[in-house]
Amino acid sequence: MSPERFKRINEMLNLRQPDLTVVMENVHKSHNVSAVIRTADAVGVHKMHAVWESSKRKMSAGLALGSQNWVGVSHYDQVADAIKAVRQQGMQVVVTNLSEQAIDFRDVDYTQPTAILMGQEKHGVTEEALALADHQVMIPMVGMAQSLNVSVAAAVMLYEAQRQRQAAGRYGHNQLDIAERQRILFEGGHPIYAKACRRKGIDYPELDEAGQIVAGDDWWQAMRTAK
Ligand SMILES: C[S@@+](CC[C@H](N)C(=O)[O-])C[C@H]1O[C@@H](n2cnc3c(N)ncnc32)[C@H](O)[C@@H]1O
Repeated sequence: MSPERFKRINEMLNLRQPDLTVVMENVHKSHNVSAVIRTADAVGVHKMHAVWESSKRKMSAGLALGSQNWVGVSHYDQVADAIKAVRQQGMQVVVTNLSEQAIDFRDVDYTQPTAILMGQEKHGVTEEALALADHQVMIPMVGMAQSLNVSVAAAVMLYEAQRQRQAAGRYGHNQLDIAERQRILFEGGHPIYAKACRRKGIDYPELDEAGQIVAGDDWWQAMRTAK
């Protein structure tokens, strides 16, 4: 890893929003899953959740264009388990659903710890998810189509969250703990490279509070020649 790449990854990690996430409930078309991950990465989501119907645990790397290396995805069989996991992190659950009970998606405060739940391409979200949610929101539609593509709806939701969080100064400081930064820096982007380093006995260097490497020229030299 070059110092330039390290700097770039560090800058990305400084903007991560560990208290903003997406739950995909049975979203099963791999190009949609990949597109949601790509947008999530773009707004700084650090980890996501996917509930899968039966055994269809397929994620295509294709459209995500590498974003899947940076956004972790936890997998569940039941939506209740995914919601329990985000609740344990103190998040409100905002379900996207086209219904008369839903409020305008812009009327929710996304600066709060938030999980945005997206439903399946054909059937939408389940009654169970609706019952467990804090808010039911919809993106207004005034054309002839009844709904947006799920990845497009996810992008609209995530960029509203991003807009609110930016205005509230939530992108200005590191929100990840040091151990997590260290893991991502050396394993997330380059799992193969990290393996090579381990094989050659090169340890992860310490990071200071600002996420900067505490290591001398020897360490950088060893890293450069580790491949
Ligand atoms: C193609 S839609 C599902 C349509 C399904 N027939 C229904 O009535 O829910 C797939 C998912 O995208 C999201 N979605 C699409 N358009 C939306 C909108 N206008 N407002 C809120 N969510 C939307 C929801 O998460 C939905 O479950």
